[in-house]
Amino acid sequence: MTIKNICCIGAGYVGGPTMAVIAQKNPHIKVTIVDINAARIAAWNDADLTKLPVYEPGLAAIVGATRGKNLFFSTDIDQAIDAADMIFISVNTPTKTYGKGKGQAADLKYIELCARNIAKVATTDKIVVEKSTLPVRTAEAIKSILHNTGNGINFHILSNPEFLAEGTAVDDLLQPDRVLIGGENEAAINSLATVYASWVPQARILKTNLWSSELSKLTANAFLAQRVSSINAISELCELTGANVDEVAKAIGTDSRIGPKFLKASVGFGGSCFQKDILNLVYIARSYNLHEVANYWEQVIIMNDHQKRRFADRLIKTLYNTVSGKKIAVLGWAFKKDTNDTRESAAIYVTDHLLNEQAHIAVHDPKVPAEKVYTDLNYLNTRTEAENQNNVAVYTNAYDAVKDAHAIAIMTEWDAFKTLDWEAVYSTMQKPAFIFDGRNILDKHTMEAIGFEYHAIGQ
Ligand SMILES: NC(=O)c1ccc[n+]([C@@H]2O[C@H](COP(=O)([O-])OP(=O)(O)OC[C@H]3O[C@@H](n4cnc5c(N)ncnc54)[C@H](O)[C@@H]3O)[C@@H](O)[C@H]2O)c1
Ligand SMILES: O=c1ccn([C@@H]2O[C@H](COP(=O)(O)OP(=O)(O)O[C@H]3O[C@H](CO)[C@@H](O)[C@H](O)[C@H]3O)[C@@H](O)[C@H]2O)c(=O)[nH]1
Repeated sequence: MTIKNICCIGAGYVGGPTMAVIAQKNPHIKVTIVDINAARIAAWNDADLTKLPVYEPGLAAIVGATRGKNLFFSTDIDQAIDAADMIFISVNTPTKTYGKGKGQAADLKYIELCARNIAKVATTDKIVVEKSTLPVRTAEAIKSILHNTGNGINFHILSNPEFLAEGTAVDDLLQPDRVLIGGENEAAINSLATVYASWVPQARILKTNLWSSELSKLTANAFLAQRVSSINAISELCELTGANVDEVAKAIGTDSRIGPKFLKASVGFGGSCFQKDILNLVYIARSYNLHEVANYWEQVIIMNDHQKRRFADRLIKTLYNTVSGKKIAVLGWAFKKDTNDTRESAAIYVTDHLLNEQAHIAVHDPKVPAEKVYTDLNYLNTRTEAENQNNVAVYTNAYDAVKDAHAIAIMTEWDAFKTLDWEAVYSTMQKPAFIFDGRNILDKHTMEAIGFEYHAIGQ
């Protein structure tokens, strides 16, 4: 089937960038992204491209070039579903916060609502594509809902997980290592492959069965997160032995079997995906009674929680065992650089820990607004909203955040932090002036020459 009209349900960090690139590379296809969140759709339609709800380098230019031509953002979900030959489901699949599997299993209610909505309004045959990250065998449930409509419409279900990383989403989409398509119907698989073939070489379009595709997504994230937890585990040993984790990472990464990527020790991984997807993998393994498998992967999360906590503990210990009443500047709130996304950011948990010890926190992030910082802290429910408001200040300027601070905690590796005037920063801080570099972005010798007491991860 030649695809002329695509609908994507879910205008988030995946739906927005992915569909913008598909539209740019397929000018003959009309792409409509729909969402129940009217404010988000309005932001995608904002004439001012700096106000798009997702910040990604290069994204505004692509949206600017395609929006209103063959890329549309709408809240009219039913109309877009019915008009489409191919429907991507790109809604959120968070960890369940209630009932069976609470705290581990993926919450599939949004996925099921989409499937029921498609079943209800479709009047022509559709290819339905799982773009969201889903537990293995979810396609079975979607199939069951769609095939029991009794209205004679044919649905083909494909799994097409997304591997983009935030902050590099546009580059990842333009030059993917691979596009993965899982399915049962060859014609449907080929229709989706043709959409990608507009810019992705055929050799990079992998075709598998549905279940391999679904499971590959969870597995890829588990392997990536495992590398970060592995190097972070070694960072703790480095701190006690005189080894330097960045040197160790370089030394092992030059082994072509290990490879150099994803070996950057840090304050701990964040983001909306790693923790949620590993918890989901753990839950699935347990549900098949594979307890050793579940325990193995769970350790990746345990190690990450430990890394965040020990970063905060090390800061407190170094500041003479108390941060009560002290100003701590938190530089960076996003879970990594070049994104405005803060989901599961290590900064949230480190700040929460320091607030428990009665620190006064001053936050600066180049892309995260003050409201988001407070929302993230309030969501934890550790203390009242008034207490968070009173003990956390958010600054749009890094120099205001660090003024009179006892210590700086670098939480995000924003390039702008590397080029701050560190001599000027030093001159305005309390002495001794401490830096806890949770990203190892600064040079120890330069910082010490200025006068800082500098602590990095794994050094
Ligand atoms: N964020 C990433 O980098 C990334 C990368 C790869 C895969 N994923 C996966 O992609 C999926 C989406 O992630 P995201 O980060 O884009 O989430 P998101 O929360 O940014 O966006 C999801 C959107 O879906 C909308 N939505 C929910 N239910 C809906 C419904 N019934 N009808 C219409 N709209 C609905 C929400 O309002 C929201 O705007 C998740 O499964 C995630 O695991 C995310
Ligand atoms: O060597 C490293 C690499 C990453 N991180 C941290 O790990 C987290 C995740 O980073 P990254 O994977 O780059 O960003 P995500 O946007 O979370 O992307 C991951 O999760 C997505 C959602 O499933 C997948 O699509 C991507 O392939 C996968 O990389 C961030 O806090 C990073 O700072 C490190 O601490 N050290």
